[in-house]
Amino acid sequence: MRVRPTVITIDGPSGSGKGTVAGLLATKLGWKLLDSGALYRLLAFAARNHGVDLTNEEALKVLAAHLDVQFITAPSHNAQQIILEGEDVTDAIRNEQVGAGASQVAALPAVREALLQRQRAFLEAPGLVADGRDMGTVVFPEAPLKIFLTATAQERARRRYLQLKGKGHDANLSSLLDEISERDERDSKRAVAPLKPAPDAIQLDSTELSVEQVLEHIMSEVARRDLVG
Ligand SMILES: Nc1ncnc2c1ncn2[C@@H]1O[C@H](COP(=O)(O)OP(=O)(O)OP(=O)(O)O)[C@@H](O)[C@H]1O
Ligand SMILES: Nc1ccn([C@H]2C[C@H](O)[C@@H](COP(=O)(O)O)O2)c(=O)n1
Repeated sequence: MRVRPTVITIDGPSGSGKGTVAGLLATKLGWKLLDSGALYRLLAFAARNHGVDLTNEEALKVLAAHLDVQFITAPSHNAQQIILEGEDVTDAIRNEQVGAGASQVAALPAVREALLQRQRAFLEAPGLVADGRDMGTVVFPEAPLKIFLTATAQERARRRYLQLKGKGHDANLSSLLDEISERDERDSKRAVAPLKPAPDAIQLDSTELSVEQVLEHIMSEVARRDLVG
């Protein structure tokens, strides 16, 4: 008997904790992980490498369709290694400059269309945890559990600041707040697949919650819906 794979979607704005929680949840359940934001980041990064302008929709569509990328997940580890055209770009795509470029290319309809099937192809048994902006609204509208994770912009900037400082990078809290607010605005105001909760999503404000508390909350929904055998 073939087991139909299931999917849990985690959408929300930058710095709300989607990636952290999605990785931990996928590891806990033994499911596959889709970090959809990484695909948009990779496209912006590849565009820069290939001299493609971030407003050239036609060229970006072709680049998106042919992105040579591998996601490598070490067993029992929730972090992924990302290889683009044979080069390890795991850390290189994580800065706010690439994030802003990703947000820019993500507003182009032809780019989103070119990446849609690639994202859906991540779905495999027993299940997938998918994080992004439109996982619950566009990519996996049939998902039986959809989370929309938020936190105040101030708290998200604070988390990003601590994350950057922790990695030994320079960071400025008020610039980070500006960058995050600008990205929120662009991601939620675009015409196609904007950042918004699906009508059937559970909205979870993590401002006052730890990562463990967010994870516990989601696991209680997983159990309530009987999503794991
Ligand atoms: N509930 C939480 N409490 C405190 N810190 C958190 C919480 N959730 C996540 N963090 C921390 O905040 C930082 C940003 O989290 P993460 O990268 O998971 O956010 P994100 O929503 O995936 O952001 P992006 O969309 O930009 O990739 C990380 O350092 C993470 O450890
Ligand atoms: N499903 C998605 C995922 C990401 N994006 C865009 C918008 C974000 O600002 C950018 C980077 O995402 P992050 O890695 O910070 O999660 O990519 C999107 O439009 N749809």
